[in-house]
Amino acid sequence: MATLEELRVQLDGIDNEIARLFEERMKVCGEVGEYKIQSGKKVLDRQRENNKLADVASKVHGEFNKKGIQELYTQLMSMSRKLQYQKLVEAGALGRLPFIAIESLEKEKARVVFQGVEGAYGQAAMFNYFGESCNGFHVHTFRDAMEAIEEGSADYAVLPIENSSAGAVNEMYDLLDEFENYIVAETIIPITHTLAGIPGTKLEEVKCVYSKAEALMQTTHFLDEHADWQRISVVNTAVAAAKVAAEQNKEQAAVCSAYAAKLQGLEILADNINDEKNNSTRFVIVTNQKVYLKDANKISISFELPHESGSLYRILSHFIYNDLNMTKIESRPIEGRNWEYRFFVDFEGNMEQPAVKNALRGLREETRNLNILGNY
Ligand SMILES: C=C(O[C@@H]1C=C(C(=O)O)C=C[C@H]1O)C(=O)O
Repeated sequence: MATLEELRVQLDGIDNEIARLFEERMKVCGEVGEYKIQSGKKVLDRQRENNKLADVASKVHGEFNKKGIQELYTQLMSMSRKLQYQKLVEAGALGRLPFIAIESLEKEKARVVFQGVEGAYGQAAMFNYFGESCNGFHVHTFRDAMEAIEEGSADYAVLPIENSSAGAVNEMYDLLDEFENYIVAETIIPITHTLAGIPGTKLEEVKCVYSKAEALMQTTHFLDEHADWQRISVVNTAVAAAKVAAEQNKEQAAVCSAYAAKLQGLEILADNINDEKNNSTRFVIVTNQKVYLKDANKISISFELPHESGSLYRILSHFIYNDLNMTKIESRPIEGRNWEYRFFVDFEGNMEQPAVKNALRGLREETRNLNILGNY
């Protein structure tokens, strides 16, 4: 039997040949890329790739090798496409990327909308980003806020996208995809919930708690200690506070911020009741202009994929090969198409960077409905 040393010498010889052939193959792929730039042909030719996979599988023996060589060729062809996208980007054939870089946002003059009522966490986020003297107003729903910027009655909307303990705000993802509005910035604010009731209320008197669904989720441990309380979700924490103040009933309480409680003249019955003591929410600043701040370093995109084995894996390789650090992925069901999903990915980068352009070029061609939601 050959020794390990001898076997490794054999492998080294084989690998030298593979490496040489790899380079040769990539060189030809580069020429294919040049041809495609000239002819305007698409980089991805799925039919040709499927034929290639069938062909290479027919040339090897046994199930294990057939599957193995197909995996290998899937990677090889994906690398070949990346090389071609790179050439396309270098040749300026990028496809649409009509975002305009700007130096700063005009925070003082801007009209800003948030969802909820006075005292909502959205208002705190707005103050945090635009300053307390900003020109802000509120609307009833997230959709109303998206419409306000689409119509131009507001320049920016400040809307929650993710909470550190309850996770994504699903509705916001759907709205970002539906509207032609773009994220230009984000701001994170600490969220500290209190239980508030009309003055003089005792905890034992409470029977029903109102709040936004996410806030009820973020205070589950505290609420579970009072399992007999009915939990009712309303549109916003500050709306919950306003309702309790308006109805003046000691059986009712709201989960809201101390600020909202104070605004409504409520008394704090229990303070800092979040499960997670560092609870915070990330808000995005959305506008209808296709702009990004020059120093932006995060990109959010969405795209759709067919319900096919390996489709997400193949798409994620665009981030890996371009050395882009993906920071988040979410998926949402696509309306009317059971078991198909729209993915939302955040990754680090700026639209000016060649690696970002390469990845976006590849993603645009290989996904459905690629949407660049913003660079911020
Ligand atoms: C090289 C080409 O471009 C892509 C890459 C392929 C490959 O590496 O074999 C095959 C088809 C295309 O998706 C080509 O069109 O031939």
